[in-house]
Amino acid sequence: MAHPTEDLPSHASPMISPVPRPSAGYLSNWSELQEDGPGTPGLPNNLLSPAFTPPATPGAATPSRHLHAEPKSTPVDTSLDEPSIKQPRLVERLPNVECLVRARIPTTSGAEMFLHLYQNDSDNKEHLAIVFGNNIRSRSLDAERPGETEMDRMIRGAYVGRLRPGRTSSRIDPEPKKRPLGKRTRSGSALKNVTTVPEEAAVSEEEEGETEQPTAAAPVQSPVSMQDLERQPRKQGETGLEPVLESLDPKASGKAPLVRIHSECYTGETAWSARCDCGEQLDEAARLMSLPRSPGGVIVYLRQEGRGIGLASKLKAYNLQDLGNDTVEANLLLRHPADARTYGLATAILQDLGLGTDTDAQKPPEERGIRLLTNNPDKVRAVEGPNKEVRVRERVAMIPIAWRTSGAKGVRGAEIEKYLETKIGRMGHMIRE
Ligand SMILES: Nc1nc2c(ncn2[C@@H]2O[C@H](COP(=O)(O)OP(=O)(O)OP(=O)(O)O)[C@@H](O)[C@H]2O)c(=O)[nH]1
Repeated sequence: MAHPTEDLPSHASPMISPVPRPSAGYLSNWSELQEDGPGTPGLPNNLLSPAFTPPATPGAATPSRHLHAEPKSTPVDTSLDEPSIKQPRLVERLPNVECLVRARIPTTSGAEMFLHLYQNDSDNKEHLAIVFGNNIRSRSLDAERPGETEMDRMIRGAYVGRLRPGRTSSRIDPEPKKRPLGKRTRSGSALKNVTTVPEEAAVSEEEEGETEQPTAAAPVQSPVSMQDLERQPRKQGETGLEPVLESLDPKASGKAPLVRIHSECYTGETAWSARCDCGEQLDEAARLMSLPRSPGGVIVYLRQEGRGIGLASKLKAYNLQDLGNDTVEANLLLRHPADARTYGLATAILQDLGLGTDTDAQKPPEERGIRLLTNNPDKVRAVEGPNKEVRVRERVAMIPIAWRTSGAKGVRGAEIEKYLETKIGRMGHMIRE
């Protein structure tokens, strides 16, 4: 049997002179990130002007030739793809997914997100969705479960507004912010708003200059025990959360939500590795989704460690890389595909979060579809699903921070340079707008 390397094209990475390695610069506060132009003292020219010609975004016009400081969207319409274009491996049917639990997580950057944990019928891993913004809801989480109490619903995160001590209803947030009785707001009746506006939104309205009358202190609610709530019957005819899900998020900006499909990378996200840009990409996606005028977004965090080959094989691949192979060759030497990932779970999770084409008709045209943060052309096509269950309307390139900023920010070093070159040169990634 032929040795797997015999079929490999010869490896010809250009010589790269190492640059000073920053001290985990990309872990610094998101807000410190200043976009200060493409000039990056100390970086070799081959990274600033890659010798490779990245392929075009699927279905899009030729990408711009210049690297801008800010990542820009490229319109996408995969129905325009030439039939000759290599298609990614698509799952035959989307897996069934169910969100088991959701919880609010305040983050070290100050932004809040809702972490959603999913189960599915195709593997037994805990895939996640990190949701920014209040308008993106999981249908499977919000659906009624037989026999459950209001406390059950709140504990698994199927509530609107905010939890606070003494809260008894998953559907009605009792005291988001006191409004003068009868005061009408831009979105309708005061009552409707009380049920839906989370604290964060109410504060923003105040900042926008709405006059607010002083109100009496909120009545102190007596603590309700777990047992009280478990005994509390659900009212006849109460269904899900639909009646109170009015969109009032002041962040909504008439744009489609940002989405990042992120594959697990223990080394890059947790163990400070400068071999890849995974940690930086996760941080950057979260930063973009929490910007003040962002319409919100979702990071679907898939448990596909090492491009789907698992951590043990990825570590072997690192040793093969230290022996002179690039990331693709190392995978093949280990008898794995260069990329073993699929994206059906991501498509199904996006559908569950109301970002699929099945809900597009209910949205204004400019908010339909998703804006996908990626450089990977296969991901753009694959996440749309076997029957175009999701529509990628724009791709937003993830330009490495070191390419966009001066100083020590971003992942730097010989390994990351080779990693990025391999992605561009051998995997067709489009690391420019
Ligand atoms: N097999 C292998 N996997 C790696 C290596 N370095 C990082 N990874 C994994 O690669 C995955 C991230 O994929 P990337 O190729 O960096 O990026 P991508 O997700 O395809 O594309 P983007 O959306 O543009 O980030 C994560 O699962 C990492 O664990 C490596 O050297 N070998």
